[in-house]
Amino acid sequence: MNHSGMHHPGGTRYAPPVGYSAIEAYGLGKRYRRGWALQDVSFRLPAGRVCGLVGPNGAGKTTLMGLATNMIQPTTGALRVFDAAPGSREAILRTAFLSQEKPLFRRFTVAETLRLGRELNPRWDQGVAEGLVSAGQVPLSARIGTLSGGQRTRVAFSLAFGKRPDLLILDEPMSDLDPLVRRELMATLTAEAAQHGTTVLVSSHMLAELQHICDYLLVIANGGLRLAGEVNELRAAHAWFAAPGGGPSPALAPHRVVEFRGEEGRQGALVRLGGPIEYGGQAEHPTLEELLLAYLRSPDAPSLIAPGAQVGDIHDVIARDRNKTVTA
Ligand SMILES: Nc1ncnc2c1ncn2[C@@H]1O[C@H](COP(=O)(O)OP(=O)(O)OP(=O)(O)O)[C@@H](O)[C@H]1O
Repeated sequence: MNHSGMHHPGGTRYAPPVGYSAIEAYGLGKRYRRGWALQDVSFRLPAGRVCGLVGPNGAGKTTLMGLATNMIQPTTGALRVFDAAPGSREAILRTAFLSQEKPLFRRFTVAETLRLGRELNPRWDQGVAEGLVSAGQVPLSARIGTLSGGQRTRVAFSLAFGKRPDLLILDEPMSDLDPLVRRELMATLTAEAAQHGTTVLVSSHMLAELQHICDYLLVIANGGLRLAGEVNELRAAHAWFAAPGGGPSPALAPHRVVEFRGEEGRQGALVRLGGPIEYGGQAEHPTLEELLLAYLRSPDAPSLIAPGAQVGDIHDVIARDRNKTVTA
């Protein structure tokens, strides 16, 4: 697939070197006292993608983001950020994280908050950060504690963008934004990502919105990875079949049914294709939203990790690390 041919608003898409990963997870697991939050998760997120991270409440999304940003340590397996450990200086400098809590100092003014961002980040872009703040008419002299929830989110966004990260991780960034601001910030996000080749990992429950911004997808449920890969590749691997009786039919035989659907919206079966579509016209590929809903409703459907999203053996990484130390 020619990724550089994908259209994004805001200009030509930067094409990172082929095969270059922003994140690689190898048998990643995290166990809390109550049990496993994430188990045996392996995938790669190629650099330059805008990746949606989707899953029900408690699925393990925040846990995965915490592992990628070195906030928590894995119980099993390993994770690499640009082929480095998440706790390494390189990974930390290249990654920005906007957490659900959006921690900001309440007594700082907006200007002081941005100044702190500038002092802490060698790649800081003051123009980008100030532009985002002023687009929302948030006064630079206002104290953080006096801002509305949405205005605070905007300041947190501007800190994350101002850092000019290569990897931007956003944990449900939209929840307290009004629909117009959501649109504006999503457009900024896609434009920035397209212009600078930033890799974005964004968790959200707003499936329709993810559909507009994502070209890559990770779906987790019950701590396990259900889907991973390019959106187009995943959509192409599935189809809707009109099933008049709402039940199994011979036409479905080579395929694997993810779910039968009889109520609102589309009627029929959403299947994972196990062969060519035999009768043209009656089957079509699902939208991203339909695909996500089907997998969220059918947590027991077998998982699908697209070839491009698969990682090799963790021992290769260990060997690579060893070589790095030897040559350094
Ligand atoms: N610090 C912790 N101690 C114990 N259990 C935890 C801790 N953090 C998360 N968990 C548990 O791990 C599981 C995954 O939580 P996580 O926050 O990663 O889910 P999520 O997908 O981000 O959910 P949501 O969509 O609700 O934000 C949940 O069962 C949660 O209760």
